[in-house]
Amino acid sequence: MEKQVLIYDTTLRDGTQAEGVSVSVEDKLRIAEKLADFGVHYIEGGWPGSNPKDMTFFKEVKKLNLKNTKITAFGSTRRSSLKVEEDPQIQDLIKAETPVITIFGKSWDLHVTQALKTTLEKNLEMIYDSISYLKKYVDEVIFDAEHFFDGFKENPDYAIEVLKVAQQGGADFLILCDTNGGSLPTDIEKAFKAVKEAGITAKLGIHAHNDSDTAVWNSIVAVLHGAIQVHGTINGIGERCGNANLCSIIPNLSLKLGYETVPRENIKRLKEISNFVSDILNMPVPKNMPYVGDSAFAHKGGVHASAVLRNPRSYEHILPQEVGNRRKVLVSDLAGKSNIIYKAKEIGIEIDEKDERLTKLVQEIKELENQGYHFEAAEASLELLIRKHLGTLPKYFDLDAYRVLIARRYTDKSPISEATVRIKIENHYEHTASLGYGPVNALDKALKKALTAVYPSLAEVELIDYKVRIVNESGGTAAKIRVLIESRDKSKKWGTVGVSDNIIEASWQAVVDSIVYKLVKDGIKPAGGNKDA
Ligand SMILES: CC(=O)SCCNC(=O)CCNC(=O)[C@H](O)C(C)(C)COP(=O)(O)OP(=O)(O)OC[C@H]1O[C@@H](n2cnc3c(N)ncnc32)[C@H](O)[C@@H]1OP(=O)(O)O
Ligand SMILES: CC(=O)C(=O)O
Repeated sequence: MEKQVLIYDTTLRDGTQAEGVSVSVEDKLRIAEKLADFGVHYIEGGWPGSNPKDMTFFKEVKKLNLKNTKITAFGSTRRSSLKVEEDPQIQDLIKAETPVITIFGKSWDLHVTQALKTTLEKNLEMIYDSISYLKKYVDEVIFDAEHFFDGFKENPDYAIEVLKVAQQGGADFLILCDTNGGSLPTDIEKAFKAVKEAGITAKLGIHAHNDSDTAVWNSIVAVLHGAIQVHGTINGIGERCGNANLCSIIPNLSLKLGYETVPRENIKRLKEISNFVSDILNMPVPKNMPYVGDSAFAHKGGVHASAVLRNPRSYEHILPQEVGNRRKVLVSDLAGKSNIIYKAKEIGIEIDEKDERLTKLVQEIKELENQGYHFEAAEASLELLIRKHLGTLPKYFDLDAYRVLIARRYTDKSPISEATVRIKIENHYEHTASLGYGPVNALDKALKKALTAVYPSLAEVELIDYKVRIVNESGGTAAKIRVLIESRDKSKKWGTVGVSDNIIEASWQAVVDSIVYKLVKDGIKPAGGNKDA
């Protein structure tokens, strides 16, 4: 049977200590429900004495069905000047009515004397009193030995004494914390060995911060040396550089080291969980985040794409679907034929590697990228280009002319943009005009106005993002301008690109690609028959 490691999620407590994170009670409840469904063993919900929001959370979370997941309330040992039963913070922990309470206590002598301004002896009493008192009210008390590894380096006897006292007090778990995140895997190994040699028999765990970029590996080393509870956060968010990232720890332990963490069948939901938390907390997941980042299985170099097509193991440490991610083959000026074959296959077109059109297409892509196009971020434009080369792009309309007027009278609050568009559909011309918030909006509206009578589904297209970049800055005013547009309809988002010396022309190209892509993706037939572009 696989050895079990208990996953203790502190996204809702230490995670919210990350700069830029602000959560409502509702956000916390939604995340708690998701994490429980994912199968973490503990969710640290917050610090009840800290603010009214956390108290409300503990009241509301009781109404949720969190299956086998235990909610824990977090706080500190009693204040040095107060008896444990008189300490309001300790009483708030009890009022949270959770089955588990986690308290942190100082295990670094420097902290005892300088942060708490008390004596080493008194700190031991605070730890013992708090744990033994709280044990009467809850099923489990978890003791976080704050700064354990720093304390162990400077005064190992005292750090170990803290653990002994916590054990005597009745703590169910002793969690060794790398609070400042400065420890390396070798420090973790040394400390865990010493703790065991000192006769500590309580169950151990690890709580690591990522200031040395080693929190994940520190946590795993701890497990290899006897920790059975691992604290961390989704996407590694947390105070300063963050906490140990559960999105790496869980697959490393389960998929690589044979431990049981969350239920095995849920590991394929890892990316979903990562995205969910990221969306709610408004903290984007870095693209290159291992396992769950959008680029974690993205192959850009032609050599990589070619090998991955033959055998994914050649450039992938696991199959992306094992963690709910997906393989991406990017097309850029570093692409070879294999990148295009893969891309074409994704859109349902089989193309032989000896097909001459393929060589021409690769050349054209490299030439266009050299002019400033960037297809990685504009997969819809790339699809249209591939289809055009392979003769599978229908011709929906001909562009005849467009004009944009931007005017501002002295009395106007902001400039007025007006676009006129003339296009040919079948055998007649449509000539439309539209006002817009800006020139691109006006062009987009005028084009849609001209087309929706014939292609009604275009009314569903929304332009949601617009990015402009100068691509050869040394060219001064003659520089090329790249416009990237993101559009969406009810079911999908897509990106298109345009490049020109002129910002309006670059925008126009991206807008037209967006409209044509919508028709292609929906399988719309061109008005008047299926003509190729
Ligand atoms: C390593 C960690 O991440 S620990 C968790 C850190 N998280 C937080 O601090 C977020 C929530 N915190 C809060 O809302 C507030 O800091 C509160 C409500 C807990 C305390 O607020 P205040 O009473 O205003 O104190 P303040 O925050 O200024 O200082 C911290 C106090 O906690 C005391 N303290 C710190 N650690 C401990 C401990 N392990 N045991 C007992 N007391 C402690 C300090 O001595 C200090 O008290 P003092 O000023 O009487 O000496
Ligand atoms: C307890 C905790 O959050 C820490 O030591 O980092």
